[in-house]
Amino acid sequence: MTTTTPWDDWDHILKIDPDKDLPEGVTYGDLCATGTDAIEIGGTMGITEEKMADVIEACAEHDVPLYQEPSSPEVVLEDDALEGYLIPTVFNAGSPFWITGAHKEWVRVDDDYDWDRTTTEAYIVMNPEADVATYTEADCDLDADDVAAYATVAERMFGQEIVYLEYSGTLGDEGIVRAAAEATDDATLFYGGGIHDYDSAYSMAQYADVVVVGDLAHDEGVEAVRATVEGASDA
Ligand SMILES: CC(C)=CCC/C(C)=C/CC/C(C)=C/CC/C(C)=C/COP(=O)(O)OP(=O)(O)O
Ligand SMILES: O=P(O)(O)OC[C@@H](O)CO
Ligand SMILES: [Mg+2]
Repeated sequence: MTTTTPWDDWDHILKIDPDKDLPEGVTYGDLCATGTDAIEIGGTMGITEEKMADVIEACAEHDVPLYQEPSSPEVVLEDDALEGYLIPTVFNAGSPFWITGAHKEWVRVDDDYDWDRTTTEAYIVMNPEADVATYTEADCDLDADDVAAYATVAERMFGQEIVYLEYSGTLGDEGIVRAAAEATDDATLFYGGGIHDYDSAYSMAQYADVVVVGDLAHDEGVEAVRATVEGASDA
């Protein structure tokens, strides 16, 4: 049986980008077997329904919970193999479209929501070089106090269950991750960005509840991902 907030028990998420290849000889099954607690399928650029569906199908037969993380309403897929939907909302986006606008459009055109399986992730986007920062015109010029305040607003004022500190592509500032951790109480803090080995996973997982590993799976493969699972669970 699944609980309503299974991420409370997670240490590690593997984020698979349907637009990126896997290293030679690596299968989705291998990645599912790294010991990660869950797989999130998503990416910012070049995501199509077809690519999404292929990855879901390839992961579905393996024993790890699968979540879709759509970057736009168009790529949301209804699929029984999915445990649920983690829908980003970017708290420091430059345009309200990425805070509530895309969500409004989604709800306007669809009429068959599975709210029990849908949860938002309150993103704070920190790396101005990342596609996600350009895409959402995020204001990444934030210090530890700003980040802590956003995290508090997300948790206390907007009732967010998940706060996601996103450094996509680069390893974050430990002091800032710590500030976000101290600011969150009930919410689960996800950290993602630049985790590439045991030590980087361990250092971020000291503060974050869950670490998210992305590009490493596409660039390095299974052993590297497995080391991050160990780092996250040891912390
Ligand atoms: C309302 C619905 C269904 C969707 C809207 C969802 C929103 C607000 C999306 C904004 C962008 C976002 C937060 C996407 C999530 C995935 C993500 C952060 C991927 C990683 O981004 P990068 O690492 O910058 O991109 P690439 O690795 O694809 O280059
Ligand atoms: O690709 P990396 O840098 O591991 O980032 C992971 C994830 O937070 C991206 O959304
Ligand atoms: Mg990326």
